Amino acid sequence: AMTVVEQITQLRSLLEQYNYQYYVLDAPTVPDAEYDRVFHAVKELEDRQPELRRSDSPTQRVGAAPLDGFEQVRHEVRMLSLDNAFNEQDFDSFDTRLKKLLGRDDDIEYACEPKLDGVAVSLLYRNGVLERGATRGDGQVGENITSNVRTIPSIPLKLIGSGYPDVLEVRGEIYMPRSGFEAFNDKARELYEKEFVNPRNAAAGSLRQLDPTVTAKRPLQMCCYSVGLVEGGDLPARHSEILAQLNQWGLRINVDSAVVSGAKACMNYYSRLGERRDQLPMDIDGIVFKVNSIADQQRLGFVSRAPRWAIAHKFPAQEELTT
Ligand SMILES: Cc1ccc2cc(C(N)=O)cc(O)c2n1
Repeated sequence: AMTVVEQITQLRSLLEQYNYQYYVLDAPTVPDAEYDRVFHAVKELEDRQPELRRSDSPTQRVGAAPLDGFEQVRHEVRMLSLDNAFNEQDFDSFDTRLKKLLGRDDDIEYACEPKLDGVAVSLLYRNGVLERGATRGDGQVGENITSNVRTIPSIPLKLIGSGYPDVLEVRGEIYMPRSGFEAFNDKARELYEKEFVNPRNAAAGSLRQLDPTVTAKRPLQMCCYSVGLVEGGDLPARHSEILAQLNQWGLRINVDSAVVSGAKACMNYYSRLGERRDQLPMDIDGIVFKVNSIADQQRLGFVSRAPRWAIAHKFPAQEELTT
């Protein structure tokens, strides 16, 4: 027979797989009732023997005590903002300038993804365990919102698989899917409580809560888009491969991410996503194009605060939906 420790360890890893399939891959393999059964089995064992409880157990997402305030966090690697392109001409000159700087005239390979309209966040994993979550702030100093990010199911409390660096800082966007936003506002209206104006404000407001049990009730998601500090390990040579690797380690990436070569293919991707914009599950305000080769990114470096190797091609501002 299994010892209690073997039993609880097996049940926890089963729960982590269910979490990953449901919240990160959008591909659950068991009905919710099975998930609940295993969750309560782990909870039961931990309640009966509290010394078995671990901070990275799937049952430990919602802390109890509200904070008095948010501590400050200094980002060892600055969190970048993005330069904007507002039309095809801007993008073409971005692409032309890069070719000149890289001394080449063949097509540049770009990693493309929707620019989610949410709140940028930094997640620091040490030996695969989530140690700290922080807002972008001014890029250099942000706020420690670890207790709030822990409540977001698509953010793993510990990485899965193996081969991740000792220290891995993941950057991503926390957002509220439109369906969750509308459901939240319907409820708020019913209870004569404050409604949010848009999903971005709803995500920002939910992360600013000092009480994590409030954040835990908000339908937040996180999609990662790059890495920051990396120590004790190395990552693939292309941005798209880094994202794929992060996905295997348990982090959510955007299903519409793609790799294309040359400015024309980028504009094609931009138009296609633009046509689907209103059908996407979340608000986006443009497309982010990044030079896919990490070596070329390093060659190109940054201009002031924004990287030379990336640009956000914005969509026209949507007239505010009159509710
Ligand atoms: C470098 C950088 C900075 C901010 C970003 C923001 C988003 C976003 N809002 O989805 C996506 C990215 O790939 C980003 N990349």
